[in-house]
Formats: sequence, C-alpha cells, structure tokens
Amino acid sequence: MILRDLHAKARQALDPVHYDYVAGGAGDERVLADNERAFDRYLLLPRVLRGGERRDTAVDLPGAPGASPVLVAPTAFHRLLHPDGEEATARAAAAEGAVLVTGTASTTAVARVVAAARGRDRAAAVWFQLYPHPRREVTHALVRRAEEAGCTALVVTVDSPAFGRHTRDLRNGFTDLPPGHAAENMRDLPGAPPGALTDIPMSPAVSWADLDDLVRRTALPVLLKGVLHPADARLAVEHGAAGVFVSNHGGRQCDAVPAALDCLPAVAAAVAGRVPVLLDGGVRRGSDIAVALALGASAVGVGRPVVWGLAAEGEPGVRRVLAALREEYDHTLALCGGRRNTDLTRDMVVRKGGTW
Ligand SMILES: Cc1cc2nc3c(=O)[nH]c(=O)nc-3n(C[C@H](O)[C@H](O)[C@H](O)COP(=O)(O)O)c2cc1C
Ligand SMILES: CCCCCCC(=O)C(=O)O
Repeated sequence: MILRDLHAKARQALDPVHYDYVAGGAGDERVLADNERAFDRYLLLPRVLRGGERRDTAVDLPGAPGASPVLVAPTAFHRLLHPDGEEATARAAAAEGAVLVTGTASTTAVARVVAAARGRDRAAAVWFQLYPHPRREVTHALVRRAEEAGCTALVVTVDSPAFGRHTRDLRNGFTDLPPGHAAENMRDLPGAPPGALTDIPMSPAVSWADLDDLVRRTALPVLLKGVLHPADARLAVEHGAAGVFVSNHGGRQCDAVPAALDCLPAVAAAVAGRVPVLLDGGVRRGSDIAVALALGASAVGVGRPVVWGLAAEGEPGVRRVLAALREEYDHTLALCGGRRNTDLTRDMVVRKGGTW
C-alpha cells in the first residue's frame, strides 16, 4: 500500500516524460509486466511451531556485512527526479541499513554519494555499478573513482551489450538530459561530454576477458548483474565473480526473456552456494522477498519503488519504501515460522495450482 501510494504521488510530481523513463520498459513491456506477475505464480508453504520472538534478517554480502536483505538496485539520473538526487537516496539507504548500488549513470559524482551515505552511518556500504566501457582505460578510470570514493564492491552490468529500446522514451523523444544534469561519473573522462543519455556507450564486444581484467585490477569484490542463464552463472563464479544478480534490468533490455524470478532457481542451483545470488525485478512486497530467498537468493534489489519514493518525498520517501519492505518481510518470516533468512528453504515454495 505504501509503495502504491508513493508511486501515485511520484506520478503526480514528475514531468510525464521522466515518469515514462522510469516506469517504462523495452518493446511491448511484456517482461516488465511479467517480473511482477511472476511473484503471483509462487506461494509460500509456512512451517509451524518453530519461530522465535525476534528475527535476525541481516545478511553478510561482499563488502557489506550485516546488511538488510533489501538492496537499492542501481537506477540512473536521480537528480532528474528529485533535486536532492542520489545524495538523498544514499542517506536513506544508510539509515535503513541497505546497501546502495550507485551507478555509472549517476547525476551525482560517486565520491559525493559515498560521503552522503557515510555521513549518516560510517559503516554504510555503497557498491558501484559499472557499465564496462568499450575503451578499457575509461573502465579503469571509473573503477579508480569508485575505489577512491570508498565503494566496497563493484557490480558489473552484463545485460546491456546494447542500450535497450525503451518504447516510451522513443515515443517521447527522450534522448538528452535537461540542461544542468549530467552523468557526473563520466566527467572529464575520454569520450563525449556528459549530457546525452548515450554518453555511456555500450558495446556488444565486452567479454569474459574484460571481466578477468577487472578482477585482476581491483581488490574490490566484483559482482555480475544481469545473469539469467545458469551456464553464465557458473562461468561467473569460475571467472572470480563474488556474487551474481539474477536480473533482466527491470524489463528494459530484451523483451523476450523470462521473469527474473523464474530464472532464479536454476541460477541458484548452478552457483551452488559458492557466492551469493541476488535477485531484482518486480519485488514489491515483503512476501516477494521471502519467496526469492526461499528460491535461493541471499538478498533482493528494488529499482522503481525506490525512485518513486525519492520522486514523491525525497529522502523520507526512500526510507519509507525500504522500511516498509523490510518490516513486511520480517512479518512474513514470522508467519512462515522462521527466525533467520536461511530458515526459508526451497520446499517452502510451491507453484500456484501445482503440487510439490
Ligand atoms: C529508471 C531506471 C534506471 C535504471 N538504471 C540502471 C543503471 O544505470 N544500471 C543498471 O545496471 N541497471 C539499471 N536499471 C535496472 C535496475 O537496476 C533493476 O535491475 C531494475 O529496476 C529492477 O526492477 P524493478 O524496477 O522492478 O525493481 C534501471 C532501472 C530503472 C527503472
Ligand atoms: C547509455 C545510457 C546510460 C544510462 C542507462 C540507464 C539504464 O540502465 C536504464 O535502464 O535506463
């Protein structure tokens, strides 16, 4: 309910073109819709008489011990959506104990984002989402910026060998950021000056060799975001990834892929507990978090709900979203007879209408 209210408020507040940029997906938006619908296909099968008065929902993630199981997934251009932008998101995430994955396409430089998070909580973990640049020296410079800022992990987005065709943006002619906004992490790096949505070039030629180069160069844990195929999850671990995000980019890339949730069990089986598996796409309720954790995720990311919270109410709005999800999840865990996240197991999820 809180999330729905904040979404409605954000819609009122935003320029319709910017609203469409956030709300929309690729193609006919089939994957966008299915990410949320997928959660209706799975039901929880609670265990009884084994709970506890209090629950411990903290999770140890790379560079983020004792984190909330709800992460802030990377979303671009927060200052477009609220004047306080990524710094407000960072303060809210830190206050709620949530890992913030700040992005290459941030309208605030990563150093300022980390400073905002740390201002609230010295232990706050900020991860840096990286679009690998076709020119390796640019990728290296971005990684140095993230390291110097104090990010504790890198999240390499691998589902974007090309920019997704966002139908609403094409219809609205949304190609450039308004004056005064830019992808600040790209500032003074070789390539186009920041300002256009395409200032962060994507390349289909980025390969596992680029991941190897990255893992060799940085001491930070490197996670991959945008893995759907179990074979790629296995390769990720073999190439030194410290974690895998099952994600279809919120339905904004290929509009013919399965819902993220439907890909989770096979990826979790392929990874076999060697590194954490995370999931984003369509998470809107605490019970969605419980289903994802039971199916093998260590934590989940939320994208659009955080943006709606930010656009509607700034920092307090983001806090409300993160707190509501965490509290609903804690309540669901109690209803399922759990004391900790690992009490949610595969046998506690059934397909709707099916048997187990
Ligand atoms: C407006 C918007 C901007 C996004 N920007 C990025 C980005 O810069 N990098 C990235 O890896 N993913 C990006 N994503 C994808 C999110 O990280 C995440 O995968 C997706 O939003 C999860 O789905 P949800 O919105 O249903 O929670 C973006 C998503 C949205 C909606
Ligand atoms: C080339 C533009 C970079 C921003 C991409 C943001 C993003 O991932 C999205 O889905 O939108």
